[in-house]
Amino acid sequence: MSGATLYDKLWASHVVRDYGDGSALIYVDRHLLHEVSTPQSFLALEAKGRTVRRREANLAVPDHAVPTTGRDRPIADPLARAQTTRLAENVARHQIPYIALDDARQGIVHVVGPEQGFTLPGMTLACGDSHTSTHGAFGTLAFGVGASECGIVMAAQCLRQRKARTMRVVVDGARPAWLTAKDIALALIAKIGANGAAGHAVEYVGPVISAMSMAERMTLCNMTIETGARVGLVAPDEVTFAFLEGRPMAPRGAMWERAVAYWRTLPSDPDARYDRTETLDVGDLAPFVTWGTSPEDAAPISSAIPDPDADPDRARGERRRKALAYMDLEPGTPLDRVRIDRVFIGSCTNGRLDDLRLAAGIAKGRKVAPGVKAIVVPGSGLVRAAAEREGLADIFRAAGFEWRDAGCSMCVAMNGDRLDPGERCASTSNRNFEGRQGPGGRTHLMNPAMAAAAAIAGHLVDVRDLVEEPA
Ligand SMILES: CC(C)[C@H](C(=O)O)[C@@H](O)C(=O)O
Ligand code: SF4
Repeated sequence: MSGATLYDKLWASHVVRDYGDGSALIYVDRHLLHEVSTPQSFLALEAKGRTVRRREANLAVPDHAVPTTGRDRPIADPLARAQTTRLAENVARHQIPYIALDDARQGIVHVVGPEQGFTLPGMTLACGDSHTSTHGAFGTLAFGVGASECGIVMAAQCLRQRKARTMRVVVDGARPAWLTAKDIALALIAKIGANGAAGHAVEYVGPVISAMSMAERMTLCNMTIETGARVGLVAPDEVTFAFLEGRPMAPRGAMWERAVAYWRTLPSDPDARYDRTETLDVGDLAPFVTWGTSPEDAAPISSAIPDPDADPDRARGERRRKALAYMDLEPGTPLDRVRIDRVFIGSCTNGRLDDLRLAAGIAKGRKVAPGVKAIVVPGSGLVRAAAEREGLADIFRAAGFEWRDAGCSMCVAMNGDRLDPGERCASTSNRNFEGRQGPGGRTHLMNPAMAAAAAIAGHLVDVRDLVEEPA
């Protein structure tokens, strides 16, 4: 095959049946399950008298509703308890591999999959969760699906999908210190809009991407869903292989060698044709923060809140006027003057060890501002343990941050960790929708160093004003 993109190759190698109308029956290699989106999937599966076709192709873990404190006690919230118990019962009945709440490996599906080597290049991976795009960082064709589709995947190991158009995002320029993958994602969304890549599979290419760690690539692919695209991809390379080698579920020995040889054939051909190309020069970008209620309402921390009345796009201006009213913010206010009440460091966007290292680097030897409540929620139990081993937990605690157990937590506020109405939060998560972190709560998205800096300053702040040394 020549002229093929990474996406074309992943797609072509999984077509079971082409319907000739732009859609095909696709083989699904891997399926991740969490407690919130799967109860109906199991009901649908069982109602039709179907069974799970390939048990070992599945991996389940509770993450959304689980408490991040008091894990030694039963879950207090009845809905959260019911969902978590239900998942345990469902997977036991169908003998699906399961990481229980008290397992050291428990965490957010999108952190656990890669960590275990369950996510592998060249594969297709589905999960009843929009941020499944995260796994595309490995050159995996990963996409979020609905609850009923999860039932189909379990029964048939296949799913009918529509082939997306391809979009190449070239990221180049000399990356400034403290400019993270999160900032690059927010800058892209601000540029193309929250629906800007709808219908496309995005592939990130260019020198900035090649130089990124797997954690950064995952952050970028995670946020891709906020551009409207369901798929975000980075071609597998030496960084990918080094990350995966030796992971519990990754192939070993001769199988590893064969797998790597195959994975090396996956990158887009030099003459690959994309339906669309966008270029982002990161050379003079500053860290980004959001000020509104869509991830596209993002701007450099050095700027001021834009005036919706001056927006050339009238519909967007109207939406942004409402967003500013919800956020209780005035146009023209410098972003670094916005005071905050809460800080959340975590989520499948920025809850990995590298993220916690960045945040701890800022927290070290400093104190959370009086009146600010800050929590750090590792993306998984293994991230938490590693962070404890290298002293990050002590740094956070000494600075006045709460150190929690792993889960989605205040990213989506389904587990009791939430903002009170009117509270304002600096958050490393991926969505700033109305009420996302609790009814009436106000969310500002940013990178982990920026969130830690906001905790210290008590307001949004350019992390570079707090530190001299490079990241
Ligand atoms: C609850 C779940 C299905 C949801 C998703 O689909 O993404 C959540 O993870 C989110 O981030 O909004
Ligand atoms: S951390 Fe947030 S974005 Fe990620 S899966 Fe959980 S709720 Fe969804």
